[in-house]
Amino acid sequence: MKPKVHPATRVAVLGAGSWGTTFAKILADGGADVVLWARRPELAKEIAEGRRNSDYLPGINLPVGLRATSRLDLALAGAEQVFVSVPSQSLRENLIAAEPYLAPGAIIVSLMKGVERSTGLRMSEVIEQVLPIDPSRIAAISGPNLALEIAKEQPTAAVVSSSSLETAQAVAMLANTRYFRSYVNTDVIGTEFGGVLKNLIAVAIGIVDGVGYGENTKASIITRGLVEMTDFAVAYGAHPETLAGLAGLGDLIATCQSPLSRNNTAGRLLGQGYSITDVTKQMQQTTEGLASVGPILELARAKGVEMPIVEQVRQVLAGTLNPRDIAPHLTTDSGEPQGERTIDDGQAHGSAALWGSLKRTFDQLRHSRRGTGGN
Ligand SMILES: NC(=O)C1=CN([C@@H]2O[C@H](COP(=O)(O)OP(=O)(O)OC[C@H]3O[C@@H](n4cnc5c(N)ncnc54)[C@H](O)[C@@H]3O)[C@@H](O)[C@H]2O)C=CC1
Ligand SMILES: O=C(CO)COP(=O)(O)O
Repeated sequence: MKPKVHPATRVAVLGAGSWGTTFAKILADGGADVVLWARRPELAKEIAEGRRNSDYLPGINLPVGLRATSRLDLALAGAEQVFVSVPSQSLRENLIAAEPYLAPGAIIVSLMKGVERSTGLRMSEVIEQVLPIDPSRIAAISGPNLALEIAKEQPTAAVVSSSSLETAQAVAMLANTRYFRSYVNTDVIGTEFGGVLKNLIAVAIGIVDGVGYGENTKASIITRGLVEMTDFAVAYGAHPETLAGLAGLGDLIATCQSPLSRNNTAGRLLGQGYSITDVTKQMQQTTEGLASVGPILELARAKGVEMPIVEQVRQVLAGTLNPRDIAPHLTTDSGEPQGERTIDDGQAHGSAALWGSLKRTFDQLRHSRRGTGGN
């Protein structure tokens, strides 16, 4: 008797930039039947016929089974899971265009790391607002995931997060291949904010690099940055463990130390003295951090969270702070030298929460048998 062959799960990836194309490759290599939607017909043709996306992923051969189209209706027809990877500011308009073609019961997965500038909403919140689907069918993926490294099949991991563990697991089953491992959690707030906030710290690190300061400055900004990220995310209901995991600390390390990061690159140019107008012109690809600074500071103010690093990034972007004077880890939000908050012993809420969460993460790792849960 012939062995029973399960048909591959049909999925769609919307957005054929560096991350959308890389994620389509992950899913195809993991065995899914993937259709990648590119806005431009010539790009869809290059991917479908040449198995290349030479502008975004130079030198990468895409899997033979990966299909591509510039027609949303064809990409979405029968797709059980839809992975969205367009610039955050265009998510709303793309969802409106996609809605008529979504299969009933489809799971929608955000691959994006931004907030909507006009509303301050996270990507899963925009999805929930625009589409008539149950929130339990929405997921978000985040982690140390520099696209080009993954396209070269260098191994890494990510977190799939959904308010429904079942949904997160269904997505993680597909987003799994020999070079990409998906963990699951149910902390959507922490997972999404981790991705948004590390971009801002990476801009600060880029500025410091551009100015020519060294490793001590960067290490202290990264460390205080993680506290700032944790303070902010916890104030919005995140679990501190998430910020100590792949979607927080993991992504912070990857983005702050890699020249592949667009946020880091934009910061470096600012540190070298280019204006934000010049930087925006030079950046060929999506640089989410530049759009997130304003809304994140507004959200921080609403909860009374101090974000001295993000505040100084804003000032450099606005041209009101000389990049050489960046020393956000030495000041408070208002620019005053720190008083008791210079004590690095857990006085700050973030430090205490972070320490507790790091300890829990280590405990979890020690006790985890198969390591598929957690963050
Ligand atoms: N590149 C990376 O390493 C990673 C990126 N991400 C996130 O993925 C999201 C997408 O970023 P990338 O793929 O890196 O950007 P990208 O700049 O490489 O590609 C963006 C794609 O969206 C298209 N696009 C631009 N405006 C559009 C619109 N109005 N409607 C539809 N498509 C439009 C562009 O033509 C391009 O194909 C961002 O939120 C980013 O933070 C997340 C993890 C890793
Ligand atoms: O999110 C990323 C890596 O995890 C990509 O970072 P950039 O958007 O800065 O390139």
